[in-house]
Amino acid sequence: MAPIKAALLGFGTVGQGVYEALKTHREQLKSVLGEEVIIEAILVKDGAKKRDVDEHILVTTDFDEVLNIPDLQIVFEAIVGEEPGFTYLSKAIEKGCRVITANKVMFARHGKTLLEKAEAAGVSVGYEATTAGGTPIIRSISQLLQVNDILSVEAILNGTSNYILTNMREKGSAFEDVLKTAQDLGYAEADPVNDVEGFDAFYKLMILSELSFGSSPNWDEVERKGITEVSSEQIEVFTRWGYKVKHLARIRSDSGLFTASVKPVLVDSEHPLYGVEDVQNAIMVETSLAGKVTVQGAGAGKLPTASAMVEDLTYVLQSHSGAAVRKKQSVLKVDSSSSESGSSSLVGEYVVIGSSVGFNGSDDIQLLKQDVRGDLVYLLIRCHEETAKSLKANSELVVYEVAGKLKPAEVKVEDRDLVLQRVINL
Ligand SMILES: NC(=O)C1=CN([C@@H]2O[C@H](COP(=O)(O)OP(=O)(O)OC[C@H]3O[C@@H](n4cnc5c(N)ncnc54)[C@H](OP(=O)(O)O)[C@@H]3O)[C@@H](O)[C@H]2O)C=CC1
Ligand SMILES: N[C@@H](CC=O)C(=O)O
Repeated sequence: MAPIKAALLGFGTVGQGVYEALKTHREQLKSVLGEEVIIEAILVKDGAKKRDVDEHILVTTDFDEVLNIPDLQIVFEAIVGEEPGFTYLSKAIEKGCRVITANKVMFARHGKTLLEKAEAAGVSVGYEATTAGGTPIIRSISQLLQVNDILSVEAILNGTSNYILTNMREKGSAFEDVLKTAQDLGYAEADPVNDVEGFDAFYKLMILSELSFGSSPNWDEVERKGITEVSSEQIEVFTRWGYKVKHLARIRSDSGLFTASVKPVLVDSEHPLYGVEDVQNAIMVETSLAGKVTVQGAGAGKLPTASAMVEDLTYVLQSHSGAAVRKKQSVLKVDSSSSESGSSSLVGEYVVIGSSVGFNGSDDIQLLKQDVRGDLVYLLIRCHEETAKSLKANSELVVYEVAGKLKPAEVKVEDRDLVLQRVINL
C-alpha cells in the first residue's frame, strides 16, 4: 500500500515536534494506521533559514506548491495567527485533505466554519492540540462524553502562566526571568502577551465552549485578565494564608445562559486544581452522569503538543465527518456575562488589596484575615457578589476571588458594624 502523504505548515517548536514524533514513532504509527506517514513538504515564512530535514522534503514559502502535491492526504498546521492559517486549511479541505491544527487563535475564530467545510467535503479536522497541549481533552469530551450533558468547565489552560506562577511561588523567581525561561522552553506563544494577558486561555475556553455547549458567549462580555498584576509580594501573602494563585478559565451554561471568566483566582488545598503545577494544564468537566471528570497533562511544549497532533492522525484518517462529534446541547437562550452571575444572592470570599481600603456604606462585609505590607493593606473578606463587583470597579484596588467560595446568601455575614469599624480603622 502507498504511504500516507503529509505536509507540515510551520516548522517552529510545534512543527519540529511533529516532524520528530513522526520519525521516532514511525513503527507505532505504521502498526496503528497500516501505512507509513511521509512528510512531503514543509511550509515556512522565512525561506532563507536553513532547516535540518530529509533531502526529499520540499521546503517552501509558497502554499500552492504544497497543495499541488499529488495525493496529499494530511495537512498539519502549526503556524501563527488567524491568517493565513484559516485560508490554507480551507483550501486544503476543499482539496480533500484531512487537516490537523494546533492554532487556537485561528480555530477559536474559524473552527465552526472549518468543521462545516470539512463535513461538506467528507473529511475531518483534528484540533486536539489547540487546547491544553498534550492533554487529551477534546476527544475526551467529543468521544467519551457524548451522552452526558456538560454543565461546566473549570480549567488551567495556559502552561506558560502556570509555569510562571509556580516558579514565582516555589523559587521566588522574578516574573520576567521565568517568562524568559518559558520562552526558551518553547512554552510561550510567538507573542507572549497572548499568554500572560489571558488571551490564549480565553481562546481555548471558547473552543471548549463550542465543543461542550454547541455555542460560546459573546467574546466581548467574558471577563479576561492575565497574570501580569500578580506580584511576588502578593504570592508571599497568599502562601502564608494557605492559598495559591491559579489562572483559571471557567464557563458554565445554565439553560443556555453563560457565565464565563478567565483570570487569576485564589485556590485553597481543597480545590481540585490546587496541585496542578508548572507547565501542567488540567480541565475539570462537570457532567450530568459522570460527575466531575478531570484530565491533566502537559499544557505546552514541543513533544506534548506534537503528541496531540500525531494522535489526531488516527481520528482524522478513520472519521469521515468534519462535524464536532459530540451532540449539541439544546440552548434555550444564549446570553453572556462576566464572571459574576448577576445575582446579588450569592456570598463569596475575596482578597482586596489597596493602599487605603475602607468600606463605608457597604452593609455586608465580613473581615476574615488581614495583613499590611508597606503601604498596602491585604484583606480577606466575605461579602455579596454585588459588593465584590463594586470593589473591582475601583481602579485603586486589586481584587481576587477565592475559587469555590461562592455560596447562597444564607451564609451568615456576622458582626457587620464591628467589622466595618476594623476595616475602616486599618
Ligand atoms: N508552543 C506550544 O507549546 C504550542 C503552540 N501551539 C500553537 O501552535 C502554533 C505554532 O506554535 P510554535 O511552534 O510555538 O510557534 P513558532 O513561533 O515556534 O513557529 C511558528 C512557525 O510558523 C511559521 N510561520 C509563521 N507564520 C507563517 C506564515 N504566514 N506562513 C508560513 N509559515 C509561517 C514560522 O516560519 P519561520 O520558521 O520561517 O519563522 C515557524 O516555522 C501556534 O498557533 C501556537 O499557538 C499550540 C499548542 C502548544
Ligand atoms: N503558549 C501556550 C502553548 C500551548 O497552547 C501555553 O503556554 O499554554
